[in-house]
Amino acid sequence: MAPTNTTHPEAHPADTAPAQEPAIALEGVVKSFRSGAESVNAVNGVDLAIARGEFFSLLGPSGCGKTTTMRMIAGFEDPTRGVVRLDGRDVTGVPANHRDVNMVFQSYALFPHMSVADNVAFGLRRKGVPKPETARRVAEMLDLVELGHRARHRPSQLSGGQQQRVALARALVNQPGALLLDEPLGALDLKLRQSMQVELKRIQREVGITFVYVTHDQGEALTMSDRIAVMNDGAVEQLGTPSEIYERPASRFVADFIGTSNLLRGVVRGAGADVWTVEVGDGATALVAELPGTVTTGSHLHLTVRPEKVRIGTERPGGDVSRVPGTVTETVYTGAATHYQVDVGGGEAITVYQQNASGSAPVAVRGQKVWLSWHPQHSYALPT
Ligand SMILES: Nc1ncnc2c1ncn2[C@@H]1O[C@H](COP(=O)(O)OP(=O)(O)OP(=O)(O)O)[C@@H](O)[C@H]1O
Repeated sequence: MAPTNTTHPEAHPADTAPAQEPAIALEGVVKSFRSGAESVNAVNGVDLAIARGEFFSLLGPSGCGKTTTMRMIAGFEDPTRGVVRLDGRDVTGVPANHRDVNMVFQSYALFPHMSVADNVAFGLRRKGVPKPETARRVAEMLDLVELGHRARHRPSQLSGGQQQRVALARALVNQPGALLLDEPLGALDLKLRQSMQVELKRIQREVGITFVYVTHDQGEALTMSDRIAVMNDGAVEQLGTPSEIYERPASRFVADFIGTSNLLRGVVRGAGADVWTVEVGDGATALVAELPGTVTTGSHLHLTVRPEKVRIGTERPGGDVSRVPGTVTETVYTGAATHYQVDVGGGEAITVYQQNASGSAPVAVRGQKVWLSWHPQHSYALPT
């Protein structure tokens, strides 16, 4: 008889090892606030599992509940219902100072009378970490944020971006399990913000700590994140990698909130070999590679297609593509690209972004009749 308690010789260690706990998990989390006689759900049933070492963003418009979600992870708010876990441990109700997380805010909150190095050392000194170790860790952190040469300066002698890097060094020096960042770049001008986005991503990669980043800026979230939770009205509307969220928005809200998207009303006319045909605009035919299972001939739906996926030209395009005629109503030169607004009939318009190759003339001018085309796999159906 075969022994019963031996591991199968061909089993891979990953098959038998327990799955790693997420660094942060929210399970059915609800947060209500009283507003006069009413109670408002700022967060309305959020489930999330954030992996260790992940750069995770909570993205959404003002008031969608991102900050409240983050404050519950930090322990500054208690959920009305649901559970918060850090490394698998239920920390619901555990105060902020007993959680292994740190937070960075938009306002740097540095001590103005202390040097940069003393600001970073502050937490370690309070914990009684020996002086030589404190000095070593502070120097390491200042090198990481490329401010080693500013260690003796006061915060007021630094630029906004440098002050934010000191705040980051201070939050990372005690090696928290996770770092929570609430719109930390919001006070910086656009150019600085863009270079800090690259910096933040590099720093996160180097330290390998889980980052949870709150922002209403979709460009920022797309640039830095491993995964993004798009929030709307207290709930997670879509969870995915930046390219999943951008290329395959799951709802009209996400399609609209992330970048620019064309949303066209359409009626399903039938199925071809690999594609469905959908009537859009003024009787034109769009091809869609996949439709939701519930859709049949005659169903009404919305199609989404990104402006940079649409080709514009004056000749009728051939091949298996969506083909929609229209009239140019607006052209906008933006340097790297030209944007066209095209009336396609039926009360619908399509925006097209065309890269400006060197020296190329505009494809069309205002009032010109044009053909728009795109590949079936570049448009998706969304519920009406
Ligand atoms: N302490 C509070 N008391 C009452 N209502 C609150 C409280 N904190 C937040 N809210 C409400 O909860 C909702 C979500 O707020 P939250 O700050 O989480 O949104 P947000 O997505 O972070 O917005 P923003 O980007 O503007 O900070 C809002 O309607 C807000 O007014």
